[in-house]
Amino acid sequence: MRYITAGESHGPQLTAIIEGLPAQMELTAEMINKELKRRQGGHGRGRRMQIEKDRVEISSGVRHGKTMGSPVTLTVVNDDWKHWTGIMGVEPLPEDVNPEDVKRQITRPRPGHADLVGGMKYGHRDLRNVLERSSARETTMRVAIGAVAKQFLRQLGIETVAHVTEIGGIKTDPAAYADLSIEELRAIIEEDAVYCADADASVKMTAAIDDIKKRGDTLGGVVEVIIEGCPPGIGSYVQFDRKMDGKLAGAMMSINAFKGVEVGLGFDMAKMPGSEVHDEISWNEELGYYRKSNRLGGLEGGMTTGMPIVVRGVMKPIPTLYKPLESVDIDTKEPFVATIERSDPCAVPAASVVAEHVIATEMAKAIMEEFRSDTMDGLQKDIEQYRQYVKEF
Ligand SMILES: Cc1cc2nc3c(=O)[nH]c(=O)nc-3n(C[C@H](O)[C@H](O)[C@H](O)COP(=O)(O)O)c2cc1C
Ligand SMILES: C=C(O[C@@H]1CC(C(=O)O)=C[C@@H](OP(=O)(O)O)[C@H]1O)C(=O)O
Repeated sequence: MRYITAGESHGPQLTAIIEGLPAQMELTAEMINKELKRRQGGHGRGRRMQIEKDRVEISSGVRHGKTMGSPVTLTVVNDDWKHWTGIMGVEPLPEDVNPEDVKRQITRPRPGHADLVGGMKYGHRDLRNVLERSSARETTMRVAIGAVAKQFLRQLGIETVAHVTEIGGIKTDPAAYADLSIEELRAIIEEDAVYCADADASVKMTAAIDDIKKRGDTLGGVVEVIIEGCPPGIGSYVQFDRKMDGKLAGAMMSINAFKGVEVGLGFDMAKMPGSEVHDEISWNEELGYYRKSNRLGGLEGGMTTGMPIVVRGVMKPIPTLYKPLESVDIDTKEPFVATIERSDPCAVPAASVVAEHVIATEMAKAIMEEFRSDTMDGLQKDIEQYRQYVKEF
């Protein structure tokens, strides 16, 4: 499977093309829309999300609710586009419009964004040409692709969920959700204001977001993605670029504003002895090989072990602040202090949805690379056979 996204934040629409999906897989726009709606939610988002009502249109690759094996095209219209047609027009400007009025809008790069270096790299003196594509609006399409991937994984008995474990230094207590099934975890998160599974922490996180918003500042946090039901042996130790942990880390770090990744106990491993980190191996007839603990987060030697995969990512606080930071105008070279119209004070809950989807996409892609995946039922049979083989190994 391969995919590509296109589209500017305030352009007419966002597009994704996915190629390599098996035929005969159930897929409807509704399955994708449910996830797009979750990405738009979560306490702490700014005014843009009140304008957009993200809904996908499937315009190729699916017929009567099933994939055909041909490329799937997904589009989401930007409702905000109607306010930006002059500034973001694709056609050359009419002669009576002064290009300086519409094109040279942004000469003041925002610290923490792609603006300055993107401008240098592509030779844009109107930094709008950078920010339109570097915006996290693009994550809409990565959630749409991930929703397709999740649907693929679900049909193989593999489930993915993500939840928020920290915002602005307020952490969840893992005991609050340690015994929950993935379905129970999902049900709690979907009802929670900040997509968090610890009710006490959620109240505190929500208050922290309100407080930071009043102060014109922003907050980051940590999200955790869990994949359950994945068979052992996805990924490989034989070549560096086939390692599954590397691929998942790359996917997590590809999300706007994500600055770190950990697997299982992650950075805490630095302070622990090996005997408290590694997971002993057991076998019984019902489960086959399993681990009594899962401190390595379901990955060993660049391969899935069959235990739940646990990957966390840290999101920095949103860089556009109402309490602005100092920068330099690229035309005058004079320092200035930026003013802004709108921004998200905290997008960690929304980003947890993005994380869930990019990780699911990477896992779906790896499975399609490991098994013959022209038809969904053929793949289902092969995976079932493989699960039996590894159980008895
Ligand atoms: C869901 C989501 C929403 C975001 N919303 C905003 C926002 O409203 N304002 C902003 O300045 N940055 C926002 N960001 C972060 C920027 O897109 C990101 O910091 C910027 O593109 C620079 O990339 P980098 O932080 O990865 O270096 C958001 C990120 C995500 C994942
Ligand atoms: C549009 C989305 O997020 C946007 C991501 C974003 C940024 O700089 O990354 C800036 C804001 O956009 P705008 O400049 O239009 O207010 C966010 O709303 C979205 O998530 O769909």
